[in-house]
Amino acid sequence: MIKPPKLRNDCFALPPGVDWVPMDDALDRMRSRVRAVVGTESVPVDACAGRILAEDVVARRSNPPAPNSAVDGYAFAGPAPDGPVTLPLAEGRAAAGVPFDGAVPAGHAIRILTGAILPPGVDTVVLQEDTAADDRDVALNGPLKRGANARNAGEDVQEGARILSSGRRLRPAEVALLSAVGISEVAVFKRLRVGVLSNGDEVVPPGMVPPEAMAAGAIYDANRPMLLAQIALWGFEPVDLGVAPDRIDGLREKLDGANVDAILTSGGVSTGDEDHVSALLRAEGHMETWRIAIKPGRPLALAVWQGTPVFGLPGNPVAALVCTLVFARPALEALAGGQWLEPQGFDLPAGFCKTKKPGRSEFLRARIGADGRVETFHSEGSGRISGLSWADGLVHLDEAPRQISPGDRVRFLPYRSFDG
Ligand SMILES: Nc1nc2c(c(=O)[nH]1)N[C@H]1C(S)=C(S)[C@@H](COP(=O)(O)OP(=O)(O)OC[C@H]3O[C@@H](n4cnc5c(N)ncnc54)[C@H](O)[C@@H]3O)O[C@H]1N2
Ligand code: MOO
Repeated sequence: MIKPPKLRNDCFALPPGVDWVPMDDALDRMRSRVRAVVGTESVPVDACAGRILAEDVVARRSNPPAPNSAVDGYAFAGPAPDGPVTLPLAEGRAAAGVPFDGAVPAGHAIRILTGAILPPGVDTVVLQEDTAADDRDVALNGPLKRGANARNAGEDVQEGARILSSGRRLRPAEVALLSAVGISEVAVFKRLRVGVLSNGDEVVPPGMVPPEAMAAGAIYDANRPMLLAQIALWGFEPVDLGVAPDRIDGLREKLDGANVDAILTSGGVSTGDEDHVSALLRAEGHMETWRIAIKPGRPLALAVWQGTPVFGLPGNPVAALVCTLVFARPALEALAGGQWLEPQGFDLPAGFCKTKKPGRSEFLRARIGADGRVETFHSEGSGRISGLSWADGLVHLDEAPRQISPGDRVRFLPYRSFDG
């Protein structure tokens, strides 16, 4: 007679004898292996935002290029002593883009506007509002330190200084920096092409069949549109690989024809009879069966298909997104030539209670409530897509057991912290 095991009813219970990889170890292992897999191209600076720099950049010009005034006012040779001072005005003025032609005679002041180069002979500027002036003189009350309201040449960036390093994601701030120091073109990594594939005979592309005509058991594909959108938001090139049927040869065909730099597939990685993704990757795709101690998302398959990294994500949409954020996100950035990304989290007071079991990392759909506390979605069900949308991020609980009460501090990772 066959003898059943003791009921545990917890698919996250750690089977005895199985070697579970803690989440951080899995990330460290991945980090040590992934390298840039894309070539480079040159792009104009006004089109480089969102791209990843493929070279170190050196300033071609200082910022500011010359000493200049930070305010509208009058420039003179500082300092000004304590008390009233009256200075004769030199003829003419210095304006941004129209420098004063000549030197300011000793003991004189000159009218100057914000951004104007400080003419030879002056180094200090008094704010217009702090002066009284007529055609001949300007009067002010000291003291004013030498150099007040003036900006030194190169005080921000020196010509020849390395301003940005290869691997840097370029944001609007970097566009300004590059522009200011005379860079008009930069070498960037070509966009990483990321293929997204769904698996399962039950999965129907949205828009193909109206709800009233859907077969019993059929579901709309939520993962592929979600992951394609996420890939695009991260600045990679999304490639729609469609839906693979529950047949090994159908899946093989999809993978063979993908022509991408990395693949995200969802579904078919657990241990069920139809879980042909892990079966195929194990047989032909150098799969590493990483049993990562994480909830949701334990069945994560990491493989290499003919040289292309494949992230075999769980089918449940919540687990698919969590695994994408936690594992695929940093790896994709590194494959794309960027730096390994670690999400910036915040320790905030909990607005919920939870008993957390030891031995696995957990991610809960969460958002910050009006009282500044972190609330979690009412269900941890991994198919509850509405909770992904309800949330603004995830609470991360590490492997340690915890008894969380309202007010205890928990780690909140906004979705945006995965953007890099
Ligand atoms: N006996 C066990 N069963 C399961 C275990 C386990 O440990 N023992 N783990 C569960 C967990 S956790 C997960 S996650 C899933 C992972 O399974 P698969 O990756 O093989 O995914 P599927 O079985 O194909 O699908 C799971 C679920 O997700 C739905 N799904 C799949 N693809 C999509 C899609 N593109 N869009 C929307 N929804 C999708 C699918 O219909 C299923 O409901 O295994 C558990 N089982
Ligand atoms: O890992 Mo499963 O996705 O929790 O539901």
